[in-house]
Amino acid sequence: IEQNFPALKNDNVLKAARGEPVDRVPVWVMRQAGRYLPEFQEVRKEHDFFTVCRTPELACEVTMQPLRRFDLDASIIFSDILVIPQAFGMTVEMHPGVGPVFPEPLQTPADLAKLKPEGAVERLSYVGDAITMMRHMLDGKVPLLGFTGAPWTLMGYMIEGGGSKTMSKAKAWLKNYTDDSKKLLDMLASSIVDYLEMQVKAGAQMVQVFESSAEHLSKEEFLTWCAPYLKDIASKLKQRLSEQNIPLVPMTIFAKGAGHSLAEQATFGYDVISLDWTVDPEEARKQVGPNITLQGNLDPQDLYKTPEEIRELATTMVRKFGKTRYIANLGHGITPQTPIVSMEVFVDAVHKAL
Ligand SMILES: Cc1c2[nH]c(c1CCC(=O)O)Cc1[nH]c(c(CCC(=O)O)c1C)Cc1[nH]c(c(CCC(=O)O)c1C)Cc1[nH]c(c(C)c1CCC(=O)O)C2
Repeated sequence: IEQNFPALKNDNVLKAARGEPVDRVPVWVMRQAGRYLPEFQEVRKEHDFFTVCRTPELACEVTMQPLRRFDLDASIIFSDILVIPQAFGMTVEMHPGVGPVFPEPLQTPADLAKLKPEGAVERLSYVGDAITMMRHMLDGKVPLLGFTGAPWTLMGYMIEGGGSKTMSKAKAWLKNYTDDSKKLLDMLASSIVDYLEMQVKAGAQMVQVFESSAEHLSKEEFLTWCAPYLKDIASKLKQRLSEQNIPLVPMTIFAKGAGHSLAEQATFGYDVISLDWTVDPEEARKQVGPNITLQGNLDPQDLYKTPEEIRELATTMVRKFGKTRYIANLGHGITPQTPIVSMEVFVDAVHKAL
């Protein structure tokens, strides 16, 4: 799998993830390729969301868009977490203004038999193709991140049939169909390991696992329904790569709303813990200790404030986290109406804070 990729010029994100000194505090933004960019909207006018994901040229073009505008320290391949349920045979549509819709969500455990995890990673080869193409297109400018959804978050979408304010149906599965819930979470975890392995072989230099729906669970539920699978994913991916003599890549866990379990997350086997904005930087550092990199965590809504306020908030945030083992980011994805100038100010303030 020697791909002869161009040499990396800015490796500050990887250095920060490994705990090595950086030239400057690195910064990237979740959903940095997205609807707040007019050039992204242009592509979306012509092409359906999942067509963009499945067409390497289009996925690479939108991955590149934020890097042309902003002095970012990482790129993240354009795709979505819901490509795994799709690869299992579920239909997923992206409805503008609504979000993802599954016309036929999982209703009872009998529906698990319809899922096709075998061959799923082969059906996701287009993501690998986009990653490999992107590594060449980047010409070593910044590292390329891969990503996946985590088991509980994917289970939630597959059962709710889209976004949910309460996760009432998915939570009812946890309560009423406990063994089948475990079966589904295991099935997802296993495919996630295959999928991340494929992304690393294709050229992903770091990977992030999105457990965005952790916010719906209590601490006890998080430790029961997320923790074992998140641990499994980290240990199995590392084992899988080691066995094949493939260099390990840093792994990031973003468990949104799980600030109640930072000390526990630090034992999951990830190099980086990504924080939402409800967590205080200094408190987070105390909880995770010195050997984990922290990522985050400006409130995406802060990007609707004035440039002066954004600069002040970003500077204070970076100074609280410090220059060691830190990657600046938002506490969740950037939202569609964010002014371009807010991103410019945010990135510049991070780089100038220390
Ligand atoms: C939960 C989740 C999803 N997708 C993702 C998550 C986890 C992160 C998070 O919590 O925000 C992850 C994701 N989705 C997308 C990326 C691309 C890479 C990046 O730039 O960060 C990533 C990393 C593109 C996208 N994924 C989506 C868009 C916008 C849709 C469009 O272009 O029409 C983009 C750019 C759609 C999407 N996809 C999903 C939802 C809930 C939505 C609708 C909400 C929304 O519209 O923001 C599922």
